[in-house]
Amino acid sequence: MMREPILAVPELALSGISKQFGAFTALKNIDLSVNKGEFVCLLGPSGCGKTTLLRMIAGLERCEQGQILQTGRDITRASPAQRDYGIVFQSYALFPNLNIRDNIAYGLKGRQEDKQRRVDELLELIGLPGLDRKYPAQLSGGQQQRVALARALATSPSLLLLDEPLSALDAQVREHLRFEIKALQQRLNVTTIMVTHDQDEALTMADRIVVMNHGVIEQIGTPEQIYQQPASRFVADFVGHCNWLNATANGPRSVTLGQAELLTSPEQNLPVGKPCELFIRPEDIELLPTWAAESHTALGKLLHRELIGSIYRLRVAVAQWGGVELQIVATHREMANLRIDDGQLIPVRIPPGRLRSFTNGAAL
Ligand SMILES: Nc1ncnc2c1ncn2[C@@H]1O[C@H](COP(=O)(O)OP(=O)(O)OP(=O)(O)O)[C@@H](O)[C@H]1O
Repeated sequence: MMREPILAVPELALSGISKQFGAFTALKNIDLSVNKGEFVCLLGPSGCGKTTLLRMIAGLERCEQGQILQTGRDITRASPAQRDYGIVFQSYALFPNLNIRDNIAYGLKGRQEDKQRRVDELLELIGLPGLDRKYPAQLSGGQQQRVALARALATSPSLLLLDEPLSALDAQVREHLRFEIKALQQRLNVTTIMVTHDQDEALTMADRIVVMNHGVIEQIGTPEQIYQQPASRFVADFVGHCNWLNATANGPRSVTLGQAELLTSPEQNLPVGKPCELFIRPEDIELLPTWAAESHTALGKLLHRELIGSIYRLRVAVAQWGGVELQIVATHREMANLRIDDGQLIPVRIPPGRLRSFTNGAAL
């Protein structure tokens, strides 16, 4: 006998969420489903509505349109206290007059010994045992955010909400904490939604990224999908770097760029005879050690190089491709092998499978 598959109820299901602030529409018809144990990042530029969405999930912002279900329970109109979550804000938001132990224990109920035990467990969990008698001002920013995390997790909520928790910290602490938060989240298997405007943070931490722009969701996908198959020009530009090439389609998957004919990735369906805009990531363009006149290759002139730690970012002008200035990424080893100076010519190649377009507005 055929059985219906048992579909797990999502930990959180948002449907048709919209939000107006007076005449201003901050969110438009948001649908999002988050599974148990998932780490989801809401990513987008300032003002795109990500914090508003997180605050609506927390019940800190009224939801007048749409529905919010937590494990199937309708919490659309529930007060924050009636919902089951812990939250960490950007600024540490610890009570300055309470020591670390009392800060973490703040939301805990029950017997004193149980609370003590739970706080000890949490201090161990965040790697700060022994600091319980200190006051927030005596801790570094990174330590304070770890305490805020312990406080949010104290009651073992089924949902952890993080509102730009790392953005006030310096770069080194931020990178370290990224890793720690992710490891802790996986260990506890706590469903987590984090707001960030930092693409690296989203790419390194999230199981799925929700890219938002002007109150709408542009794309939902794994970090690889978002980076490798962006669904719109906005996503392609916001996550990672892009070269944009103005060409004319001479076939559904071929274009004329300057004096050259180039093939694009196989899944394209370009508007034949019309102008179209193509994109390629800087790291997808190849630098060749020797020149051979082949299709998809041309000689470019190195205009400028910039060392960015482990890589070089190059600017290369290609006359044969209509004078387009390409941004190309090269490793130290490549640069050492190529032995090229600014102003010199270098063979470059565009692999056909890497050239894509959003012309027609479709995700290709
Ligand atoms: N209480 C409010 N009243 C009026 N407008 C608001 C209110 N809260 C947010 N907004 C507006 O809604 C838009 C979305 O704000 P939101 O804080 O959600 O953006 P964000 O993507 O989190 O950006 P940021 O990272 O800058 O906080 C902004 O234009 C903001 O000015």
